[in-house]
Formats: sequence, C-alpha cells, structure tokens
Amino acid sequence: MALSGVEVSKHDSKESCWVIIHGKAYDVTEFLPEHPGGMGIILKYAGKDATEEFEPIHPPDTLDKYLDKSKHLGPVDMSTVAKIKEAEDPEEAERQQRIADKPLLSQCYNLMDFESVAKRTMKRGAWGYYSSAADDEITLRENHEAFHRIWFRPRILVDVKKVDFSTTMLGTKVDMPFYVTATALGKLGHPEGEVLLTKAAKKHNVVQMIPTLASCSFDEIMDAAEGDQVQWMQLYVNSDRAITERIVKHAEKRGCKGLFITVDAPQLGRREKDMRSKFTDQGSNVQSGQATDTSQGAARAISSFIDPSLSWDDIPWFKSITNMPIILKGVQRVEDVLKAVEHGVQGVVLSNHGGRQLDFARSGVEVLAETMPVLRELGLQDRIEVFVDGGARRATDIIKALCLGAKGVGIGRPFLYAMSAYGVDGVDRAMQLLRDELEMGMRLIGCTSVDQLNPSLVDIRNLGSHVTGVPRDHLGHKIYDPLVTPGFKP
Ligand SMILES: Cc1cc2c(cc1C)[n+](S(=O)(=O)[O-])c1c(=O)[nH]c(=O)nc-1n2C[C@H](O)[C@H](O)[C@H](O)COP(=O)(O)O
Repeated sequence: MALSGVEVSKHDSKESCWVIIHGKAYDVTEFLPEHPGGMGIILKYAGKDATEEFEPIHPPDTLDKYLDKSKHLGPVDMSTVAKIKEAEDPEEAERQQRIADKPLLSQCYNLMDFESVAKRTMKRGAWGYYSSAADDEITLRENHEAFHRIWFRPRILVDVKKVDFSTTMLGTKVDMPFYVTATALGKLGHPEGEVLLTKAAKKHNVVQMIPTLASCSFDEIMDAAEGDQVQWMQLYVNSDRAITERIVKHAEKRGCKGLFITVDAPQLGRREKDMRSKFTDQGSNVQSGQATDTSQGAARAISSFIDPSLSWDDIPWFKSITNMPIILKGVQRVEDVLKAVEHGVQGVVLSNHGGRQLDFARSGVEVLAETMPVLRELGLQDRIEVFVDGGARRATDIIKALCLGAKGVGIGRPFLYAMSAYGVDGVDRAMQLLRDELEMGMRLIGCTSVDQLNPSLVDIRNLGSHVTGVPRDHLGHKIYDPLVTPGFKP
C-alpha cells in the first residue's frame, strides 16, 4: 500500500525527516548529520518531494548504496503529494523566455557561441557551477589567453588535398585529437546528464573521460557507450582507500581504458560564483567529527570525501590494484612530469582544472612548452603521453598544443554549455565545428597529418610573458581625438 503525501508531510523535522525521491519515501533522519551537503538542504525538503533538487547532484544509485534498506519506506501515491509551489519567480519566467528566444543551433558557429547561449539560458546555480573558477578567475582567463600568445609559422606549397587529423591516445585510435574531459554534475545542465556526452563522443569517435562526481552513475555512462567505444575514468581519491579500490577495480572490469587520477585538487577550489548560487546551503554539518562548511557551494559540499593526503607514495599502490594505464591529471610543472616518468605512470594531463583550483597557476599549454623540450633533451618524450587541457576553444588551440608535443587536448566547459543549451545535438554540433576547423587549420598550416605537427610551426617567444599590454588609453582612444570627433572645433 502506497504512503500518502499527508503521511510523509508529517515527518518534516530533524527529529523525524522523510523525503520523497522518484516517487518513493525515505527516512533520512539518522543520515542528516552525515550528509556531505549539510542538513539544511535536506531539511528544506523534509516531508516533501525532493526529486528535482536531488537529481543533478546524486547518481541514481546513491540511496541504494548509502541508505540502509530499512530506511527505504516504499512508494508514495504522488497524486496525494502537494506540489511544491515555487513562488512565481520572475527570474525563472524571464529565463524561460530566453530559452524560447535562443538562437537556432545552426546559428552557433564556434564553441564560444554555446557559452553565450548557456549563460543566458541556464539556471543561475548551474551556470555558476560550470562557469566558475577560483578566486579572481585569472587562470580561467589565462588558459584561453595563453593560446593567443602562440602564433603560427605555416608552411606553403604543400599538397594538402587530403588531410587526416586522426591520432591515437593511450593506444586508442580516435578521429580527432581532443577528448571530452571530466566535468562533474552533468545533470545540472541537462536532465539526461553525461550520457549525452557519451553519445556525441561515440558519433565522432573521440574519448570520454567519466568524472567521479558525475550526475549519472558510472554504470549508466558505461552502458550508454556503444560497440568498442573507449572511455576513461577520472578519479578523485577517497580518504577511505577501500572505496577507491572498489571504484578502480569496477572501472577496469567494466572496460575503462585509462585511470586519470586528479592530483590538483586535495580540496576543491573556492569558486565564488558557485558559492553564491542556490546550492549554498546555510548551516553547517558535523561530519565524522569535522564541521563541513557547506557555504562553499556545490563544489565543497560534494567533495568532502577527497583525500588531501594523496602523495607520490600512493602511486605504487595504484599500480598494484589496476592494470589500466595511470595518468596524473593536474600536473603543473616539468619537475613533476619527470617524477611521473620516474614513478612509471603512462601519462600526465598538464592542467590547472580549468582555473577552478589554484588561481595564478599557469596555463596547461605554457607548462607544455616548458615540459616537452626537457623530455626531448632527456630522451624521455616517448616514455609518457602528455595531454593538456584548459581554455581550448578553437581547433587552432588544439593544433598549437599538438605542435608543442601534446598527444591530445581535453575540452570541458564548451561541451557542457553545448549540452545545456541544445542537448546531444549541441554537443554533436560542437564536435562537428571542431572537425571543420581542424580540417581548415591543418590545411592552412601546411600539414596533412598530426605527426607532421612540430614546434617549428609555432612562435612561442611571447608565451611565457604574462605582461599585460599598456593599459588601454580609453580617454585618448575615445575622447581626445579631435580629427574624428564630429563637431569638434580645434
Ligand atoms: C568546467 C568544469 C571542470 C571540472 C569540473 C567541473 C566543471 C563544471 N570538475 S569539478 O567540479 O570537480 O571541479 C572536475 C572533476 O570532477 N574532476 C576533474 O578532474 N576535473 C574537473 N574539472 C576540470 C576539467 O576536467 C578540465 O580540467 C577543465 O574543464 C578544462 O578547462 P576548460 O573547461 O576550459 O576546457
């Protein structure tokens, strides 16, 4: 016999707290103090239907995995549940209008177009989470700016009739030299979440990296893959190593072809747009003896499990629990690339986490330019695959990175924005646009395959200089220019 909404609504306090998720009631009273996201966010939905809030943040198997079966109270007759009246929210009404007025997908001509549409159409909390970066977001901007300090030295009079930009990454043949990097909480942007990225990656034969903090469950994302589609696993290492071992072994058993251990996030960065979003749940939560300050937005709330003690000493253990290639994601200087070679891992991602961690960390592409000459000098360039991510928005950014020696380039936000604004068709178009740009870029640089891309094709003399130009002389530019100011009488 299904529970009634009235019955559930009686359990709306810390003393007795029931919530409804996907039409079933759960007694979460005892779980409240352990919830990483704090008690407040659950209590806000005590006695009510919390599905909409729950969905983007938690993989579907969360309750089965973490809530004792005795607390699963069974189905609820949803016709008896009072709909949570979202007070008429003028902002939401305007947002819906912007969605209705958004440009046609065919009017998106580059990856930044998707960002522009997503910014106007996404919910504030979701936009805040995806777009945010640490502190003053200097590194976020530098990631893309750095590509602007790399200029091409194209070759001419090369027969570029046939251009092939396929390559291999960790032994997998891919059609294009980029991959879908791990970005958490896909359902914040689209109700179907990361499985849409899986579908688009399959269509364009590029690799998808599955995030630990995906909204979809790991198995859902693996199940969404087709045929011999290759996926990698991104791992945040849990303080409870038994959980980590279980996740890694399961990923290998399911056929993941790479373990990308995130090493730049002993704790998630302070991302102020995220902190200001509605995920900021007031009140704190005592969790295994430590107060969890949930006023740090979604990022902090969902990442308290991450182990800040992770160190080089752990690498032998990882090598003992898996045969997957191990790649360190978030390496930010050549000395650590050399240590990665010493420790016998198969790859590194030169990355600052999309600027979401340490502000003023250098761009991945600048670290790449520092790294590859040293590896070549030591004859180590074939000992390790070097990937880079952060700020890549054009195929020319990808080509620049490959000229400098990258094996492939990870792309994050653009695919999230494309998915959020236009679903799987958006991601498909984004990848198609990159395909078109790659064809043109390779042709105009005078190369017919990625193995021809080399440092002589780029000028990086300015890459390492972070000096900004002379501050723009706005006054002079705009006002004190008598020759062109109409009506000015000298
Ligand atoms: C945009 C974004 C990036 C995240 C990301 C979530 C978002 C919304 N998350 S995070 O919440 O914890 O920070 C992850 C993550 O799960 N794990 C990870 O290794 N990198 C994470 N990253 C970093 C990502 O893998 C790339 O390093 C970064 O996105 C590359 O920069 P662009 O976005 O400019 O392409």
